[in-house]
Amino acid sequence: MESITPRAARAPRWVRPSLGVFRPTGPSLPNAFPERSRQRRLLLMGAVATLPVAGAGANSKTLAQELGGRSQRSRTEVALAMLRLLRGIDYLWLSLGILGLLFTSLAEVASPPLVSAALFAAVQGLGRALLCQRATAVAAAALVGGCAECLKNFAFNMLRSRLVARLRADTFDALLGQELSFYDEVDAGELTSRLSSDCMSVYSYLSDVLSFFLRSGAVTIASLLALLRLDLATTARLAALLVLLWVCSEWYGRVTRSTGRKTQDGLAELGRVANEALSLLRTVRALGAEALHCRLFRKRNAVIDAAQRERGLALGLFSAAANGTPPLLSALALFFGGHMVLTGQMTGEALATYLLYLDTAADGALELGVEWSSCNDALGSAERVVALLASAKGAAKNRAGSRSKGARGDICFRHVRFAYPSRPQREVLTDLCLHCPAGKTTALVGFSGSGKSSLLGLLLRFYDLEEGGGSVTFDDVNISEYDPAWLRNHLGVVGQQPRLFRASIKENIAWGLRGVSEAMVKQAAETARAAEFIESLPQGYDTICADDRLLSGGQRQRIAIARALIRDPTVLLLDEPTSALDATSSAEVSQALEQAQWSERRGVHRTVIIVAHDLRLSMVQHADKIVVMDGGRIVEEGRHEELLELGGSYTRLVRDQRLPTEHTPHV
Ligand SMILES: Nc1ncnc2c1ncn2[C@@H]1O[C@H](COP(=O)(O)OP(=O)(O)OP(=O)(O)O)[C@@H](O)[C@H]1O
Repeated sequence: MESITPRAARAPRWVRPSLGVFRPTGPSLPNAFPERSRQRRLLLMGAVATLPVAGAGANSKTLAQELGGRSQRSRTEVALAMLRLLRGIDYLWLSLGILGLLFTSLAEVASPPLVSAALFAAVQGLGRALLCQRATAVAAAALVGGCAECLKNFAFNMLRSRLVARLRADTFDALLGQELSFYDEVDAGELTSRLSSDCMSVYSYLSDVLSFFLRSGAVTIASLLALLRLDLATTARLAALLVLLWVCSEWYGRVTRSTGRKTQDGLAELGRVANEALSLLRTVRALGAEALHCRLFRKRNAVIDAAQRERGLALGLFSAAANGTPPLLSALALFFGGHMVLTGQMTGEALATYLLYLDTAADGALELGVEWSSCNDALGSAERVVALLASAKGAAKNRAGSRSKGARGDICFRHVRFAYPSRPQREVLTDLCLHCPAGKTTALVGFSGSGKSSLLGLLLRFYDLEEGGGSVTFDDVNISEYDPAWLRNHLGVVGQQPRLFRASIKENIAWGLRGVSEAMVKQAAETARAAEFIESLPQGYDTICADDRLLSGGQRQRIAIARALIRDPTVLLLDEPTSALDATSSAEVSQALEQAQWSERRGVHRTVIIVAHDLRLSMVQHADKIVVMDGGRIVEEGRHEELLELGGSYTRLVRDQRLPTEHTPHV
């Protein structure tokens, strides 16, 4: 957004006060141009220096690939995809903007001959009437240009803001709709910050292309044509310098953006290092690691410093070219043109017009170079946003599926082989077969990393199995045939460390559901054994869960159980629900879970799958089936007593927890 301010502040050249210093005497003529151009060039440099950085750095290249931009889109495709974002009234704003652009450019191109004609009417004493007439023509051009500029800026601004607001909303929808495997490959924090800067960059792209790039392009081409028409030979001689100016500004645009990206990445890293050190200050101090963190901070700081020095050097060189070349162009034009005036091959008025056009062309070349790289970067950003929107559409297609009327909750894993998409070479489940009968409790126990939670992830369709990777069925139907939302509605999940949303307890329990009555919330809280402590809070169910310290781990866990139960799920998935709790909280949660196995509303026992490390849990010991996993396989299966008799892995796990192997006391 910063880019808009300085550029929008640029008045059309014919109303800029610098024109006022234009003096009709020959020798002082060129002096007027550097002054005017300097202002413009300084604005241009300022604009570049404050441009929002497009997220197209080294990091974001990987992001582009991760975003499914693997299928590289051409720039035209991206531009067309952006155009397809237009809806209804957007076309009106676009048409008005283009109309404004057309008249702005026309007025700008018409200005030089009008100004010189007025000037020479005065210099050559052609009479007051003619002078007034020509001066009025200059004023009329300025007026038309001003009105057109106003129309253009207003219309494009309306278009931009509508488009970018829609883009942001669509991008957020797309992020929420992505497959979970997508987030295994990208850092969600980095992704969201990159995408918001990408959306900003698309905004800047639209602003640059619509407002400046097209105008600079049109005006530069028109000025060059006018120059060629005025004097072909001189223009041909000066063309090389104009091209050089364009190359310089393009190079400067590149350097500014690349150093801007380095600075932005460096600042993000700096923030991460500082944040980590300060949020873990107790640990840092206890480990005496302050010096290490200072070193890490300084290292990141040095990267930003180097980028800023590079930018400073580039700015120095560019300002030399930007300020030196146009006066040089004018001097050369005066040399050649002046000679022609002296030899009668050109009129003084034509020379003045020529110099004015030359200035316009030089400014345009400068501006075009900078805008060119800006547009390229912004197109890169737009490409990532477009890729994300397209990949979300693909993910949405995969989510279509059937819904069944009733559900029993019979679950079967058949010859499941699974590797996470981010680590395809490492199989975490190997030819695994498991039946979790409806209405029964199955406990998954085993060594860390043996794949227990991965089984739950597959059932929840956080990940889908590849062809030939076996199948997971729910009531004898492959889960890939169900609508995932319907399936998940039948699966109540309680995790290890539940996160509550920044909302009231009541809202947290009913999160994601519509038309939930207060009575239903209270009923769920009661079954989850949470009602008592919630009612003892000063604000009861209206207490805002803003601070994790407000509620103990056990209390948060019971709210999470209520959140699962309010949906009256057919299946209850418990992933180490007590592992983060102390003994007292664990006992409370354990009792709540015992109660949660029974569905009051339907009068049936739910199917329960519990992943547990704590083998003392009565839910595990009383489970209808205990499944012991190791290295992605099932190594033992049976009831508690049967497995103890076997004296294998389960007995070792029980021993490791120093539990009695017979008549284990229930928690
Ligand atoms: N999102 C993921 N991407 C890549 N690998 C993963 C992912 N989640 C888990 N893994 C790997 O899969 C393997 C099985 O993990 P899983 O969490 O299923 O085991 P677990 O038996 O539940 O372990 P624990 O009891 O320690 O929670 C581990 O090696 C783990 O590193």
